Amino acid sequence: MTAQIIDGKAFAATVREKVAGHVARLKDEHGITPGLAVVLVGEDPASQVYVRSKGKQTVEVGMNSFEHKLDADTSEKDLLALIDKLNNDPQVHGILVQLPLPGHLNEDLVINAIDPSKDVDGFHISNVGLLGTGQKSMVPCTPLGCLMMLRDHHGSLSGLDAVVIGRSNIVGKPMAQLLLGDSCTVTIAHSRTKDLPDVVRRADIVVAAVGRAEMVPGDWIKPGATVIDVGINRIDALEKGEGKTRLVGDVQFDSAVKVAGAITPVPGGVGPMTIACLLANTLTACCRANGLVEPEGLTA
Ligand SMILES: NC(=O)C1=CN([C@@H]2O[C@H](COP(=O)(O)OP(=O)(O)OC[C@H]3O[C@@H](n4cnc5c(N)ncnc54)[C@H](OP(=O)(O)O)[C@@H]3O)[C@@H](O)[C@H]2O)C=CC1
Ligand SMILES: Nc1nc(=O)c2c([nH]1)NC[C@@H]1CN(c3ccc(C(=O)N[C@@H](CCC(=O)O)C(=O)O)cc3)C=[N+]21
Ligand SMILES: [Mg+2]
Repeated sequence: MTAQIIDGKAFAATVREKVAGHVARLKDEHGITPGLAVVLVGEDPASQVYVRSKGKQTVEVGMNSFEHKLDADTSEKDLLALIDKLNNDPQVHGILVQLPLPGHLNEDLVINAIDPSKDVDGFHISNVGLLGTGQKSMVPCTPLGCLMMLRDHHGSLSGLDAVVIGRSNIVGKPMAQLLLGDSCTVTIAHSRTKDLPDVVRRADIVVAAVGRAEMVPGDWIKPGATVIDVGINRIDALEKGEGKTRLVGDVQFDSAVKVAGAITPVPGGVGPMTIACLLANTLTACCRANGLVEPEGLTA
């Protein structure tokens, strides 16, 4: 038996098509074009790749894309001034500040300076609090993308045992909140968890968000379980010759695919869904800002 491959790339394309349809209608009926501002501080090459593909896909769904590239040594004051300007710009409905920030910048301070209604990452403390109390909020893109794939695969998640490996504010914790919201029994594992293999073996749903290449082997997976691999790890591809790298997840795909019921690949799984959900959140923020009914099926 081999697992069903959950095609995040194809799923993301259908999400973007839906978003594009709503964007066209907003323009047509209301003369409104949703706009997304992405702020990148410094020259991190991986971040530049993400920012470029975000900008490209933003334009493809018919939205305005505003890119702000700041020097690595930008002061906190200047960054906060830019955020203030974007907060007050009616053309901007979503603001994303690419993380991590250079060490001299206080990430919490910067994130919490974003107008929560424009916080399309869902990282502002007020959005975190709204999500945690089950109120309408901006939902973090990566966990939202994972939830969409899980709902699509399972229908109902009610009563399933879910294990989230990783407790970061941007993936693990909000993922656990969303699974709890869908009535899973949720365990959050982390670097201090005892007997991690046994904890993972209990799970009907495993979400791996650790950042360690191929850390989860197939023999940790309960037969038939659904595996969502969030990890993006660039490793040397020895078999492909010197100097080349390839992307792998936090799950050892080749062994896990033989045991799992369904699994997301890396690349082509969670990553494309993250960007699609960012566009969906920008659309949602734009509808809310203009007092319009927000589209269904694009948020949690
Ligand atoms: N596909 C996508 O769209 C996205 C992918 N990512 C990727 O997801 C991964 C996780 O990202 P992020 O949440 O930001 O990472 P962080 O580094 O912020 O968090 C990693 C978590 O994994 C835990 N951990 C570390 N080592 C172990 C271990 N040996 N056993 C169990 N738990 C462990 C840490 O535990 P502790 O808290 O105890 O230190 C921590 O909670 C990365 O590969 C990142 O690149 C991230 C965002 C989006
Ligand atoms: N404020 C903020 N919000 C984020 O959402 C955020 C961030 N900062 N910092 C960095 C992480 C990482 N992240 C990814 C998005 C898309 C892919 C993606 O599309 N990946 C492709 C492959 C890309 C490649 O080939 O490099 C895939 O998995 O198929 C990956 C990772 C968002 N992040
Ligand atoms: Mg920092």
